[in-house]
Amino acid sequence: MIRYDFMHLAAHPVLWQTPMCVSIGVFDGLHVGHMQILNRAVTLARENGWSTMAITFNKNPKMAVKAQPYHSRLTTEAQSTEIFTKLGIDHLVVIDFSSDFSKLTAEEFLAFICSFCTLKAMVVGEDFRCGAPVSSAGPVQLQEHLSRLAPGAFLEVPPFVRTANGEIASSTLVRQKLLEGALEEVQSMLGRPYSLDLAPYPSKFTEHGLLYRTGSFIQLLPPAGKYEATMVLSDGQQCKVSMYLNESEMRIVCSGKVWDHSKVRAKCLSIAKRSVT
Ligand SMILES: Cc1cc2nc3c(=O)[nH]c(=O)nc-3n(C[C@H](O)[C@H](O)[C@H](O)COP(=O)(O)O)c2cc1C
Ligand SMILES: Nc1ncnc2c1ncn2[C@@H]1O[C@H](COP(=O)(O)OP(=O)(O)OP(=O)(O)O)[C@@H](O)[C@H]1O
Repeated sequence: MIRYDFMHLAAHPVLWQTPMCVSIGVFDGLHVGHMQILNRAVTLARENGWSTMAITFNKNPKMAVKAQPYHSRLTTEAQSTEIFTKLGIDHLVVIDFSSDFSKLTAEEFLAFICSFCTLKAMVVGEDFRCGAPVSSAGPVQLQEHLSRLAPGAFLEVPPFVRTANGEIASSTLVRQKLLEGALEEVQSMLGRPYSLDLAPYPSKFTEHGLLYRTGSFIQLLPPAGKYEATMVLSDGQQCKVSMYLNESEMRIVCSGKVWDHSKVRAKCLSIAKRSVT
């Protein structure tokens, strides 16, 4: 997968002639709803011999325009890159959602996209919206703009993916469940356990485990408590651990294990569930 900065796309003329199936979104958490959209884009592209492009943002536009309260991210850039690559996305375009960018109308935004590739199809969800508020477009207006800007290109809008309770899976719902400590519900919406990237070295090795400062995490953390988790080391080794979280510290304890300080290089922590204490 090749990664581009939206503002520098003009420097890649090879894309102009590339037939492309495009999907746009924040994709924070990459939950089952996102997977459906992206899998459909990949399938359409493979069936027709096109390439796939996911267009995303360095900051959440809904948070930037204050349509949503600020929250830390669910996925790091490294995690998202790994997942987009595994899904088969060929081109990942990242938009710096600056104040200038936030003034673009939906039509101007789509015209940009059509100018840097040969747009064949677009896949977005039912609640997709883009463009500055006064002129924002959902799927209906998007299709109208497309018929003018890229004649022959079509829009697909797969139906919402819902949870077992019938709720629409969304990054907002994942954040809400995570903040409630409902890690099993989070896992079923993500289709994988919630995973925190760990710095290779903790802030302290103690006889009671590895200590990390909560302030060092860029990802959203669950509430204080004890959790069952799996720690993955950079050499691929996995270890079942207990994770104790309070406001300021996270302690990772692998029972019966004495950590070899010279060898332990942490990679990530997959959190399975909150322990009942
Ligand atoms: C050029 C541009 C593209 C945008 N793309 C997205 C997007 O892909 N996903 C998203 O959640 N918001 C996106 N936004 C932000 C929404 O369009 C924004 O929340 C909008 O104000 C919603 O309009 P509404 O008032 O009709 O809900 C984008 C904004 C702009 C200016
Ligand atoms: N449950 C879902 N089913 C199908 N498509 C979805 C679902 N959730 C999001 N999408 C689509 O995925 C794309 C990316 O959406 P976005 O990242 O804004 O997701 P979101 O989960 O709805 O975020 P938020 O909760 O912050 O509004 C959009 O086209 C959106 O319509």
